[in-house]
This record gives sequence, structure tokens and C-alpha cells, in this order.
Amino acid sequence: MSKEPDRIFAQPLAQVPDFAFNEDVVRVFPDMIKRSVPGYPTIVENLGVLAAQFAQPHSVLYDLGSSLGAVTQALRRHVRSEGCKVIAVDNSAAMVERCREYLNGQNSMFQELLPVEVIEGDILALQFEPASVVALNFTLQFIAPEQRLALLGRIRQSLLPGGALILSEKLRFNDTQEHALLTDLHIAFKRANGYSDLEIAQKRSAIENVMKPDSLEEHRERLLAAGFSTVVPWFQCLNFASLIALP
Ligand SMILES: C[S@@+](CC[C@H](N)C(=O)[O-])C[C@H]1O[C@@H](n2cnc3c(N)ncnc32)[C@H](O)[C@@H]1O
Ligand SMILES: O=C(O)C(=O)C[C@]1(C(=O)O)C=C[C@@H](O)C=C1
Repeated sequence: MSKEPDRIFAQPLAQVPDFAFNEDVVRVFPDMIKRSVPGYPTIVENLGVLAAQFAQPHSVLYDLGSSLGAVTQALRRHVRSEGCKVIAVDNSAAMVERCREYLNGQNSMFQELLPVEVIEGDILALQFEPASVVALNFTLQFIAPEQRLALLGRIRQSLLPGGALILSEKLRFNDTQEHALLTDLHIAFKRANGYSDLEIAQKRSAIENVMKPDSLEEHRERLLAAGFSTVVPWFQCLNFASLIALP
């Protein structure tokens, strides 16, 4: 994985463009996401551990919005069910190209890894195969809010009995004080990871039009409306959380 540090917003920009998963972001993405999302390494590793509990033999495991394949790699480290295959999907050509390079490197070093297919495509247009595990790790927040329920409905329809959706997201809070407190603490987390106030402010304006977080209550209600029977938060660190949703 690239070790290049994220300096994308370090210099003052006359106009901050909308955030995009382009080549500049791809180059620094492992550093960016680790320094921006509290608990990210714990979420990714344990997503693999949880997935191993739900993976059914001879089924598909989806990594939707796979970026550089961190979740796919965690699935490969932990899932031991026979005959499973990972399908990783992302609509950023730059992400997909680099993700394929990393995974091919792994394939040549290790035998007996789960086979992986990396698809460059829109998860909104995907024809889902019957799946036992679906991971949406910080991806749903980039989908237009009005498209989220239909996507979750299609995921629910594709899930096999005994399977699970694992959904990680940045959260918004309905209580104004709670929202302000956790936003401030998230800024403190970013500062402690070496981001300047300018970087934090410019990243916020870049992202506010393209990433729309929901509250935990909205997630729960939408997942139930999509046909899931059980929704269980298994991780929260500041304003970032991960949920398990069962069919
Ligand atoms: C924050 S990143 C996900 C991080 C990644 N899952 C991980 O754990 O390292 C969001 C990803 O979702 C992808 N994405 C956003 N909208 C998408 C869509 N409609 N279809 C496919 N991928 C999408 C972006 O290109 C980006 O790579
Ligand atoms: O809230 C932020 O500032 C973030 O950087 C969050 C977040 C995310 O949650 O995916 C946004 C974009 C980058 O992909 C990395 C992290």
C-alpha cells in the first residue's frame, strides 16, 4: 500500500473543488482514511472477523465501494468458508486500477486466498448474486440520499439466510449539542493526526456537497424499511459507527 502522506488540502485553494476519488486522492488514500476516520483500522480488521461468522459456503461476499480493497483484504484474512468468492465494486477508475495492482500482488505471494473479482461500476446498477456478506464500509454516505433505500432493498433481496450486511458510516446527530461535541472531538482527532486547521476546513468544504451522513436512527429505520429484521451497532468511535443488519 502507498505510504504517501495526504497533503491534498495543505495549501490555501482559491476555490475548493468538490471532493472526488481521483488519482490525487488514490495516491494518498490509505493515509487519508486512517488519519480521518477514528477507529478505521479496528473497523476493517473486525469486519473480516464478523464476516467470517456470516459467510456461507459457496456464496459471494461483496465489498461495495471497495476503494483500494482494504475490506476485501480483511475478508481474505479471516473468511475460511469453502468456495466463497469476493466481488469488489467501485466506480472510480483510479481506485479500481490501484486496487487490482494490490490484489494481484497478494495473489502472486499467497496461495489459497479467496478469489476476488474487481468490477469498475456503479453499485446502483449492479445485478446482485446471492450473497452471504455485503460490506458497505463508508460508501452509503456518498450515494444520493434518495437512492439509499432502494439500494439497501436490493442488497436485502440478495442476502442468503444466515448472511449479513455490515454498514459503516460517518454519523450526524439530531441533538444539536451532541452533534457539536462529536464534531469538535473529530476535529481534535484530525489535529492530533497532524492535519492543520486549514486542511480540516478545506476538506470540510470539499466534502459537504458530496457526502451526506445520516443519523443512527435514520439508518435503523431505513434498514428496517428495506426489509432487514435486526439492526445492531457493533462499533462507534466519536461520529463514526458500524452496524450489522440481518435479513
Ligand atoms: C470512503 S471510500 C470507501 C472506503 C473503503 N470501503 C475502505 O474501507 O477502505 C468510498 C468509495 O465508494 C466509491 N463509490 C462512491 N459511490 C459509488 C457508486 N455509486 N458505485 C460504486 N462505488 C462508489 C468511491 O469511489 C470510493 O472509492
Ligand atoms: O469526515 C471527514 O472529514 C472524512 O474525511 C471522512 C471520510 C469518510 O468518512 O469516508 C471522507 C472521505 C475520505 O474518503 C476519508 C474519510
